[in-house]
Order: sequence, then C-alpha cells, then structure tokens
Amino acid sequence: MNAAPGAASPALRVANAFKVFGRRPQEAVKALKEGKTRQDVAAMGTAAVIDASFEVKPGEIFVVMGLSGSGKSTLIRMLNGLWTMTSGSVHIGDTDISKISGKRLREVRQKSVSMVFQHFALLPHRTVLENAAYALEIQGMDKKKRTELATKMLKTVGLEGWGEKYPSQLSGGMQQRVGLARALCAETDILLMDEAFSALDPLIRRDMQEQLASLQADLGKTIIFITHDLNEAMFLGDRIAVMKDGEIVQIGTPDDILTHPATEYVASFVRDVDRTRVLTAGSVMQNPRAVVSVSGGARAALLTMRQQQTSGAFVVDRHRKFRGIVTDREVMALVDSGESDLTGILAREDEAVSAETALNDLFGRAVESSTPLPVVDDEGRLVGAVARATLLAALGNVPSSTSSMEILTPGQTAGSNDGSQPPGIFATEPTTESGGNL
Ligand SMILES: Nc1ncnc2c1ncn2[C@@H]1O[C@H](COP(=O)(O)OP(=O)(O)OP(=O)(O)O)[C@@H](O)[C@H]1O
Repeated sequence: MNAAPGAASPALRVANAFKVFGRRPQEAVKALKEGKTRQDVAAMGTAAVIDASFEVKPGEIFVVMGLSGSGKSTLIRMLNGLWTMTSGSVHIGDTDISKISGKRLREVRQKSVSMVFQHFALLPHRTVLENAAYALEIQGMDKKKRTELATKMLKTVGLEGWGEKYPSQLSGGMQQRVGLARALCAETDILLMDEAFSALDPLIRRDMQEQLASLQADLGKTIIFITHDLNEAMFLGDRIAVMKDGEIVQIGTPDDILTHPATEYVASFVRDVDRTRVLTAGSVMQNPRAVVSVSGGARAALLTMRQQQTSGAFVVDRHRKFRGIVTDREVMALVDSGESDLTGILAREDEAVSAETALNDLFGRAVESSTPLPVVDDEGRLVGAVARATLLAALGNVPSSTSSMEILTPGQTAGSNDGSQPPGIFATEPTTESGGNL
C-alpha cells in the first residue's frame, strides 16, 4: 500500500456521477439534484449511484465499500465505461470517458484500465499460461512476446512453474491469482478489482490481501478495489469510500473512518472491525511523559522524573533519537555512586517500533515489556509511546491520537491516580519536556 499523496495529478477523477436505471433517468437525476431522495424518484428509475465525486491518486489503493445494492458495482463499471453515466464525468488522466465511445473508449480501456472480477472467468480448456495471456492474444500480440509477458506476470503473482496446468488443477486462490496475472499482463496503470477475493475461503482471502498489498508496493499500480467487507477495506485501502443507497457517505483513511465515522451508519459498521489490523502504533500512541537527554546526565534525568511523577524516562540524544529507557531506581543508584553518565544503564534501546506498525504486531512485544513501547519516526526520533493499557483500550474503544485516554500503570484503576502513585512514563496530555534537559 503505497499512498502517493501530494501534488501529482489524479490517476482518476470522478465528478458528480449519477447512474439511474429505468425509464426516465434524466428526469430522475434532475429531481435528485434538486434535493429529492432515492425513494422520491423510484417511479422514474433505480438511482444506483447518486452524485459520486472523488479522486484517486496514482499508486493509491482506493477501496469502495458498501453493502449489497449500495451501488459499488455500478460505480466501478462507470469508471471504465462499461456503464454509461446518466450524468457527470470520469476522467482517466486527461480523458473524460463520459465523452468518448466505441473504438476510442476501447483504446483507453486497453491502455489504461484492466479489471479483475470475483469469478475468475478462466477458460477451462486453456492452460494457466494461455489464460494469463488471453487478453494479449486478443490484442494480436505475437506468441513469443505474450508467452514471455504472461510467464513474467505469473511469476509476479507467485505462480511460477504453474503455466502448463489447467485451471481445474488449481485452488480457488491460485485461480484468482491467474485472473490477477491476466489483468497485470495488460500493463495498465489502473486496476479495477470487483469483489475480487470475495469467493475465496477466509484464510486464502487474507493471504491474497497480503499478497496484493505487497504486490502493489512493488508495482505501484493505482487500484480501485470493491468490497462489502469492511475488514478487507480497512486492511487494503489507503483510502476508503463508504457507500450507502447509492451515495458515498464518507471518504477517508482507515484510521479516519475508524476514529471519526461521519455518520451513525458508518459507526455501526466499524464496530465489528478488527482494529488490531488497522490501527497503528502512530494512531494510538501517547506523548511520552519523561523525555530526557542522554547528555543531560543522571541528576537532570532524576529531576525530570520527579517533576513529572514518573518511575522511568525515555532517553534521547540531542537530535531526539531514541537511545533507551532508564528507571528512577537505576538513575538514583547512579547519582548515589557519584556518577552522571546514563549510557551504562540504558535498556531496551532496540525496542523502538515504527509509527506504521500495526497493533497486531505490538502485542507480543508489549507482553514481554513491562514499560511502554517507544515509537520512533523514520529517522529514529522518539515521537510517542504505547502502553499495554493503550493496546487493550484500542481493542474496545475508539482511541484518540491526542491522548485524552487515561494511561494506567500496573496496580492502578481508572481514576485512581490521585498523585500518590507515579502515573508511569506517559502523559495523559501532550507535554513539553521540562527539566531543561532538551
Ligand atoms: N442493470 C440494472 N438494471 C436495473 N437496476 C440495476 C441494474 N444494476 C444494478 N441495479 C440496481 O442498482 C442498485 C445498485 O446495484 P449494484 O449492483 O451497483 O450494487 P452493489 O453494491 O454492487 O451490490 P452487489 O454487491 O450486490 O453487487 C441496486 O438497487 C440494483 O438492484
């Protein structure tokens, strides 16, 4: 997953797209634009997509998520011109596909957009290789070239050596990979995937999601992925559009959607999400409370811990790079022995995790560690910390990255911190490091 936010012009741009099936589609769209509801216009036709607008960035996985009948398939079919829009526009690069048809549309499709379907639609009497190369054969590519390309794409999807088999000799997951290889053979920048993994067993499906994510990271395709499964959407999507009754009710990152659902409908959806796979260390981390400079020495570290009522401190260098953790006892012993250098007592310097680490991957470490996990950025600078209590809270609650959650140390209960016990080495509010250490 490789969101490419920033200045790049969008790979795909949808503006005020409507699709009404029925006898009086234009009339229905006019009424919808005037504020009438889907039910109001039912006599004129079925409003499958209502006023959809969004942009997909190059290299992004954009997921369209919604229950059956919400309009996902209709929307995705408008993106490659399989359905003509009733109103609105879809730009692929600079081309407005609502304004072209026939040969020109087929060219754009061939060059820019390929599609992977839920049912793999493999040809049973052709080999895996021939299936992968099928679109190339239709395009008239010569046999040697298409065999070369299809062999390469089969390797890309993990099917090296399976080219001479027939679809019936492959598992469902493998057949879907052939479908994916076939789409990749077209070498288009945009891949549309319509419920592509929905027919697979849960374990194989999960495996495919992981493979797609890593494939995407390598190939940098723009992927528009349709699913009715929110867990799948949350895992795969750089951003997700949630659809209900033909309308997009929210577009956001998985984190946004989980932590700030726009409507009660979205909120009711996200209650069942496997948060540990979606939330990251960065989204639940707290501000580290006692951050001391390694060059400040033992006395300054002790002072900071006292002032901030903590039993330990995160030690950083002058560039705020994480160096390790010290406890008040160790620092006190150091001071008692007349020494100041903290480097000899630094512990767990190798324990820092990146802000992108999924909570799923933090549990093992949190169990092994009695103190919170330091979170660092790409440069190794300390940017936050995750306590065991935070991890557990994240499983049940919607956490807030601005740290309003009370963090407990072992032995404390919620609301019990009356100042008589040190609160651990986290703040409940964003802090600036005091003690003059940094
Ligand atoms: N060809 C069609 N003619 C008439 N109505 C249609 C047609 N295709 C879809 N619809 C209607 O448009 C609405 C949206 O359907 P669509 O298939 O896009 O939803 P979906 O979210 O993809 O659902 P599913 O996951 O079940 O395919 C539904 O009410 C459906 O009955």
